[in-house]
Amino acid sequence: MSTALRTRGVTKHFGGTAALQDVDVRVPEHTITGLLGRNGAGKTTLMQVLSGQIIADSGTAEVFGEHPFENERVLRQMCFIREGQKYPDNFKVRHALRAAAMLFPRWDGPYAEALLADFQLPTDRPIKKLSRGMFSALGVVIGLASRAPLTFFDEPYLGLDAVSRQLFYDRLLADYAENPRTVLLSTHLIDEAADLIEHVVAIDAGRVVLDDATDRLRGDAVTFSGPATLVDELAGGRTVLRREQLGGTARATVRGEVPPAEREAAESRGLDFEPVSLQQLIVHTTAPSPGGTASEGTRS
Ligand SMILES: Nc1ncnc2c1ncn2[C@@H]1O[C@H](COP(=O)(O)OP(=O)(O)OP(=O)(O)O)[C@@H](O)[C@H]1O
Repeated sequence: MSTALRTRGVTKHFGGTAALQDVDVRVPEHTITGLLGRNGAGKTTLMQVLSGQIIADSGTAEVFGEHPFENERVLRQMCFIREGQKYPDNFKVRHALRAAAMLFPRWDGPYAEALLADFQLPTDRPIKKLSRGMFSALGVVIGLASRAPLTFFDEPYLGLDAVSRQLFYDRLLADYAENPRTVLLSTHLIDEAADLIEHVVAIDAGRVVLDDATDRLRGDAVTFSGPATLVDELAGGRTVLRREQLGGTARATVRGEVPPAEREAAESRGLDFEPVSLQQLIVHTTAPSPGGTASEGTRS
């Protein structure tokens, strides 16, 4: 699979804050990639570097093999959707769509109209009078109808209710199946978006902590619970991402697989196994350790 986005050793400081530190990521072309991480992790900064909006202090960023900064050829292939997009004061919804139609070479007008109806957006309403959810929906409509070969959605749906968010996921998935392109989506709603995300980049405190296919990640950890002594016996020698205990019962999430024979033996002795959700995996990987910094794992 070819590479749409690539960074090597990207570091970016804002004053004394290291927003990105030595970031190497590779986003495959024609995937929906989730950019995940806690507040302030560096997601927006990474998207800004990749989309040529800001320049890294050091390291390189490539989009379709070229440097994005002031590169018209690359910029024409991109659409960047974020919360709080600024529009001219007198703009109505239809003006924003008209501007988008001029900006994006692959703009699909009829599809944009259909999306406006889906999200119940009134075309004649001044943008500054839209509700927060409607404002988010406008961004989502533009991002989808742009059909840009590379679309950044930076927390695009903060104002959307659950029904509208589901509509966004459904429309994105359906349209992406018909018009494959590269989508980088930053979100905190990991489990909601988990079915969309084929590739995960997770950052924590400016550093990449995961960069892998979702399927591989899902198979890369397992949770089991039962009598604490048995849990600790099975967890022994493995990287423990999380361990909780209530009375004599414990639950542990460990990296890697438990081979089938070992699992069967553990089950027959009273341990229960459950799959690890993407959200759990990200939380376990990026939650602060007792020492206060993010941990790849602790050993019990
Ligand atoms: N223009 C700026 N000036 C100063 N500090 C900044 C600036 N932009 C980002 N930062 C800092 O860089 C760090 C990373 O911010 P960034 O916005 O990239 O995080 P994020 O992962 O997108 O966060 P969130 O999920 O809360 O939106 C934060 O500590 C933030 O305060």
